[in-house]
Amino acid sequence: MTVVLGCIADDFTGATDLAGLLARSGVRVSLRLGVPETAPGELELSSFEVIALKCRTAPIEEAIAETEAALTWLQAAGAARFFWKYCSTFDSTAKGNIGPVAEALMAKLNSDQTIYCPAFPENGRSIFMGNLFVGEQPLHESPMKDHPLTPMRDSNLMRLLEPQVTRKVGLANRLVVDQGVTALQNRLEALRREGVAHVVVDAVANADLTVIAEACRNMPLMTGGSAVAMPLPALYMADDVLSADAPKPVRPSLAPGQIVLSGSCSAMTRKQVAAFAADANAFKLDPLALASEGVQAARDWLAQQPAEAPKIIYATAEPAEVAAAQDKLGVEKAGKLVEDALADLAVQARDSGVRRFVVAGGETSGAVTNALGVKQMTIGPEIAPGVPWTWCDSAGQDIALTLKSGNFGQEDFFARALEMLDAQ
Ligand SMILES: Nc1ncnc2c1ncn2[C@@H]1O[C@H](COP(=O)(O)OP(=O)(O)O)[C@@H](O)[C@H]1O
Ligand SMILES: O=C(O)[C@@H](O)C(=O)COP(=O)(O)O
Repeated sequence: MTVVLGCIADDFTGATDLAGLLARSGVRVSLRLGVPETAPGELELSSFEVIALKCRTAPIEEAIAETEAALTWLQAAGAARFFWKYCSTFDSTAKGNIGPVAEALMAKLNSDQTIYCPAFPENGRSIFMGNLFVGEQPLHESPMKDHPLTPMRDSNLMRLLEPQVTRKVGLANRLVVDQGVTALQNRLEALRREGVAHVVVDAVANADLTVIAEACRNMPLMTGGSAVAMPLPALYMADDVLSADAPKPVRPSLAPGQIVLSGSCSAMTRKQVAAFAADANAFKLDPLALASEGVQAARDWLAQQPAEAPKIIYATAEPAEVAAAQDKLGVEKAGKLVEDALADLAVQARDSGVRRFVVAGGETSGAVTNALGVKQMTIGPEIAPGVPWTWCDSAGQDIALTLKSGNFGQEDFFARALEMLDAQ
């Protein structure tokens, strides 16, 4: 199997989002969690290989080292084009990691230009004149301004990127994209001649993404949210470098045990938790109680629950509550206490017969999935744009796992996801 595109995602929800959108076209997509220890030659490869990392908020050097290792593995697998996937809300700290990782990958690939396009119109993310919008709000006015780890306080992607990179940043705006593939390629070439290595590209609709993907499909490195990668399979098929070859994923038979675990405090998750908790058995984790008393109370609660009962364990809280916990514990410690607790409880749930897992939050998903020992995911049906069910192995058990990113999904997402499994 020729690997047509090697993809690296900076978190696990982002990786399932990307793999799900690529799989829409019927091509074979492999999603691997972490850089595989096995050499690619010993594995069955897919046309689209996605490696999920948990490096969105890692120290820069760590993020670079991990993504470079992923690149090396993908190159050994035969990939010659690469995609760096980050969040559709450009989640990053003041220093990185979007720009530094892109620059490091470009250096390895001898590439002098890449594009930045986090737009995801189906989920309300659009870019106009370099400014990112979430629905009708500029990013910095959206609920992303209160994110526990990466509060986004500016909407201008060039301004966000500039301090993260050493080379020049520029813009290919919507007026250029609207003129089509050749106009965009000419604009990129003109910027290249001016020494612009990092080009933010506007997109407000899927049609813009098709133009951008067509213009950039043979760049050594493209970067963006998942949606700009979505047209690539069809374009590579038209180029005759790929055929639609994916076997339809077979859902393993699953016992009815279920659980929802949420460490996301995003606005949409808060609504989803409230909607599900109204009719399910619910346990709320408090980072301050976790710091002083540990996770035993939650373990005891979970041990009382029948595996098949609808249930949710969540740390999801309003911004003021999150800020209060962070003031007392520090941002990192508060986050880690919650992630570690949910990871621990996921393992307890699996060991007591739960096989259907709905997890909300990118960092949370990384912690839970690692604790469950999942190494590879098969992409199943999409529950909401960018959120597929996946089938995986956890300690020898077939499980269904969906990783919902903070602001994705409908208000009834949790119930809808679980009902969908029974309808399969
Ligand atoms: N009540 C809380 N107080 C402080 N931090 C929290 C709380 N609940 C969750 N967190 C942390 O907030 C972070 C949320 O990030 P993430 O899981 O990526 O969600 P999202 O997908 O919404 O960005 C995690 O590190 C989580 O542990
Ligand atoms: O691009 C997106 O918005 C998602 O794929 C994603 O990366 C979301 O991250 P979290 O909100 O941290 O789950």
